[in-house]
Amino acid sequence: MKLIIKNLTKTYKNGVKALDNLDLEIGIGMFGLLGPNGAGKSSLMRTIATLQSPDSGEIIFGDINVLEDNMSLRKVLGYLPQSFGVYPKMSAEDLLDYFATLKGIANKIERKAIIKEVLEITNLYDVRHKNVAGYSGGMKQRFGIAQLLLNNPKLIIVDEPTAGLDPAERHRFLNVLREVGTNCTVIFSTHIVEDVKELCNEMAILNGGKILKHTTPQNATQEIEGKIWTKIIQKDDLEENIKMYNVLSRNFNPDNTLNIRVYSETKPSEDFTASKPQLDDVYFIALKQDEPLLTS
Ligand SMILES: Nc1ncnc2c1ncn2[C@@H]1O[C@H](COP(=O)(O)OP(=O)(O)OP(=O)(O)O)[C@@H](O)[C@H]1O
Repeated sequence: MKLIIKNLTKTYKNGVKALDNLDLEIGIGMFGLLGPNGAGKSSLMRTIATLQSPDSGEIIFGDINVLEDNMSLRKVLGYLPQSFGVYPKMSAEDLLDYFATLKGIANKIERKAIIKEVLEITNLYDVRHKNVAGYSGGMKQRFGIAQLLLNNPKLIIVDEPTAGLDPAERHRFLNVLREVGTNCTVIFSTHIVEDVKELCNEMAILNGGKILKHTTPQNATQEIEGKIWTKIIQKDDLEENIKMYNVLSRNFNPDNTLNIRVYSETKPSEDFTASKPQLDDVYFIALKQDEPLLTS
């Protein structure tokens, strides 16, 4: 099922335009929504999840007109917000049983079967008797996925789920999402470029409430093949290099020099060497190209 978003605009009461005439089409699979803080990712996700209304625009999911028929969308939606709140002192199994009852699964045997299934998918079966309140951050996030899977959703929205997770937990969480995303639409927001690279077959870069780029991680890096250059510079020369070249990013070396990455159609000067494009480069190019628009 396809999610089609047309001309979506959202202005908050304080005058901030969080979504600005946004158009986007998303198919089955893992879709990564990448953008800096304040780009509008949560606003877009909350609007698709029918938790807030836009000023104008249209959202269609399959044959559901989302803004006119919130309830139909909610039946096929699984949503994991940025912060899921405080969990009661209940075991994962009991809490899932409670959520499943709320979601209308009245038959006890049916509930038991689906709870077992979601606990297995999220790798929480062995810890099903433990209190969710005592789970680690990563386990809580996986529990968040377990609860949203209870109604077999066709559209899954997860808002910055890896923020604050340690590398091992993040890896486990991404594996769970990967499994879940094989036969439904999963929209996943993050400001961690690596998450998108590892996980998503499609991606969009969002900033200022607009989609700057809609692509695949592979195409995005291929497009800039041969256009990324690096050079080691002294720290004091950074300003000058920024004036002369299109500097995308810089990294400190242990000897206090800097490695700069530059975007240029041709070799900027003899002391640069060609570098394999990274998804980070794509992200920084998109944001940089958007800068004049934001400041004008
Ligand atoms: N309820 C609200 N009232 C007023 N302004 C809001 C509200 N929610 C978000 N904003 C503003 O709208 C803009 C977009 O915010 P949003 O939370 O959608 O971005 P985001 O990309 O999810 O950022 P983050 O990664 O920081 O969560 C920001 O300028 C934010 O301050």
